[in-house]
Amino acid sequence: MKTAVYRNRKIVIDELNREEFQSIYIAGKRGELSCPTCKEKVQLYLGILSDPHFFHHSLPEKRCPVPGRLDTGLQPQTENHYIERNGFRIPQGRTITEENSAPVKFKTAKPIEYKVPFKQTQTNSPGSLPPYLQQLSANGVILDDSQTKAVIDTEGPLLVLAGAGSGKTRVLTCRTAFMLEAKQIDPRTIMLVTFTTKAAAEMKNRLLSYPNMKREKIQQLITGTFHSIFYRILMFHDAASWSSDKLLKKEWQRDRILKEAGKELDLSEKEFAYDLALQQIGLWKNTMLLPAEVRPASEWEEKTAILYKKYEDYKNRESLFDFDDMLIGCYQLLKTTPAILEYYQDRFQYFLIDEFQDINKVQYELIKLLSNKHKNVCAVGDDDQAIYSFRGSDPNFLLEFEMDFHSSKTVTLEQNYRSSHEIVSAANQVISANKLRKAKKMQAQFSSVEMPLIFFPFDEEEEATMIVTDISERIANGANPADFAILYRTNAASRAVFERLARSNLPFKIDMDAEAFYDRYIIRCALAFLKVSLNEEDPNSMTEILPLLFLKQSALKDMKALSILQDCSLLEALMHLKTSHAFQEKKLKKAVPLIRALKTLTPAKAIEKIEKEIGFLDFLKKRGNEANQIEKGSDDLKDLKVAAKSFDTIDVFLEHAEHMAAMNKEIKNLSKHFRDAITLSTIHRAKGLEYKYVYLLGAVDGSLPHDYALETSRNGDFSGLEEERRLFYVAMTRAQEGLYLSIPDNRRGKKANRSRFLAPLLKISKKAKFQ
Ligand SMILES: Nc1ncnc2c1ncn2[C@@H]1O[C@H](COP(=O)(O)OP(=O)(O)OP(=O)(O)O)[C@@H](O)[C@H]1O
Repeated sequence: MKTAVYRNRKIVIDELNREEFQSIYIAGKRGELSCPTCKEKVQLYLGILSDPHFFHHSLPEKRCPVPGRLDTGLQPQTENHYIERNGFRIPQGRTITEENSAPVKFKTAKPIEYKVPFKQTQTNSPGSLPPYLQQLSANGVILDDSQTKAVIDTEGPLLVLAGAGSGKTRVLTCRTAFMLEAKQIDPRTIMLVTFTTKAAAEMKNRLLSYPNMKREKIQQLITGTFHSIFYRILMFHDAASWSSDKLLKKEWQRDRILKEAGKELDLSEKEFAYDLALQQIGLWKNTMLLPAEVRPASEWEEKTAILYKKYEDYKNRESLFDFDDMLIGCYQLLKTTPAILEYYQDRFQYFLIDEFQDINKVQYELIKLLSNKHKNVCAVGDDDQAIYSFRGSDPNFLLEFEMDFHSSKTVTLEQNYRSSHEIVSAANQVISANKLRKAKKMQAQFSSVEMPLIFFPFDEEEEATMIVTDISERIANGANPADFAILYRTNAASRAVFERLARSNLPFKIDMDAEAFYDRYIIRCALAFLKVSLNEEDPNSMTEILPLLFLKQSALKDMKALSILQDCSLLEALMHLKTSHAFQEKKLKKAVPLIRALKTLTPAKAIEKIEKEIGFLDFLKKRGNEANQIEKGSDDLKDLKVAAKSFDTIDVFLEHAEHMAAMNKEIKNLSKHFRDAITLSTIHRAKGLEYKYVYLLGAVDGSLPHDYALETSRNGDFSGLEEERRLFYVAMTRAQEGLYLSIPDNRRGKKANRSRFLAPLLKISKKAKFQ
């Protein structure tokens, strides 16, 4: 049904402006839409699989005949909407430019066609298996030929180049079991390194389920992350220096040291991106660059390098250490104490390393050092899934494995057991555009009736609505909420979808350490302006905005005194504040009426005013190094404007923000108890995981690839773009049966261009018939 009645007017979907869909959808949810024929309440369907239409609530769904215009007794929307101005007929409530262009049509979701037809491949030949693998196979742990090779070839260096979903975990666990059972290797000589502690625990659990695996033996294996294993070594040799109370566990602890050091350089907290500096220092440390060895490439790096030196000096003075020091410390211990090195070279005879593509220099050097005697290193990784270069990881260690580990063999795992042929073909198409990679083509084991789809929401709000509609429908039809993952490039991008899910009754979980959107520093500051506008005596919000007015926190005390002396509000006290700059005083005098007037505006307009007229953007620019930030403050403001668009008044918007920040905390607490819940996650966090249905948000340039990679590619450095493409690939290959890529027409309030990574897929789809 294409027609409904809204506020006594007939509305026809095809005549609506594209950006009105979301508000009509919300009106339907509020019960404000009705059927022109039977007058019952209707809602707007805004999903992925069908085009928008109005529907009745009744089950089975009622289908009313659409009345002619006169039958309803109502005026159609178009005739109601024009007014006469200067002799022109102008649409009421809309701008001329909007109406001059024909209403943008809703674009139906497009299937991604594939070039190569599905062919079932013969994967295993059980007859020729060693007895223990036959036993495993009889227990349902089947290995294909390449996996078998990777399992039984236990001596010498081996690189297992494993495509996505090719069973890396299965190979690693079977290889360990094979070494223990078939080769009777002492578990204490085997080191199994995983990317996360959780992965190590899962592997041990899986091992326990294999035939003849004894708990005592498994417990003797040296398993864990690089950090946990090498920390144990340090503790064994020098427990006093490395005791855990000296560890800088939390980011805020390191942040505080850096900020203290920054004071000596007069680097204001508000003008210098300390979070990035901390990341950069970690990167230098992981690439084994000591402060004296750093060659800064920019003014910002120069300052960061000075902070690096001060940070290290402070730690040494106070006998503290951070996580990166564990690896560097262990390397130094082994390098400088030949007896200890020899002891461990004899002790560790077999190395199994998962996620080898994300290894960094210090980790690599440690493994080279320790394995130098026995040389039994099995490195398992996928260069196409290297996504941590910002932390110092370097896929070249995988690509150049053969050079460092002479006479090494390589086994390539290309069978993909996770995803349908349709998804695998699309992912192959995308990743093959990367130049720096080992060529491999994944082959799927099954074909699905569902084609991967590209869909085209108007903006982030509609994107969230369409996805949540789709998930709700599938859950209503029997799917488990745990089957679904919604993936995004940066945490900030999850705002709309979080809000939509929070208002639904669907269970969902999000990363524990992802800061709630409304708790982000920049967002809090922007909202503080709105709060001060409503309440001129609000000291907490005033505290938040002082730095944005380039005032120190001590100004608040003066303002409080001034407000008593001058008998004025705290806000108005700004007008009487004496600073050492006449120019600044003039600016403050101007700011007061501007802030005061915000309350008369819609939230979206008010934020625009804060941004442009009150100087928020200037502040952000001064904050430093914006171009390199993964999550830029100015982007936060744009996101906030999109969120604000759905609200008419500031108080309702502020209430919503407060509610959502509280919900965020609640969901995080509840998540621990949810077993069956929809996953909201960054792509980075979804690495190694799999879901039946995956939705990827914002497949547009600027989001994926991220702006920073586009920026560096303009200067001729394409490594960032290649890493972004790998992220895209990781996201696609998490899906088993359904993959839905979203290309919003608008992002952060501006027209968006579809992600350049989609080009090979759209070329194929052009030939396909649209559904
Ligand atoms: N030989 C096999 N036959 C059938 N299923 C298999 C086989 N090997 C692995 N699988 C299944 O394939 C899926 C993917 O395996 P796994 O998660 O180990 O892949 P992966 O290589 O670690 O993936 P990624 O690198 O993309 O995270 C799992 O569900 C696993 O049980």
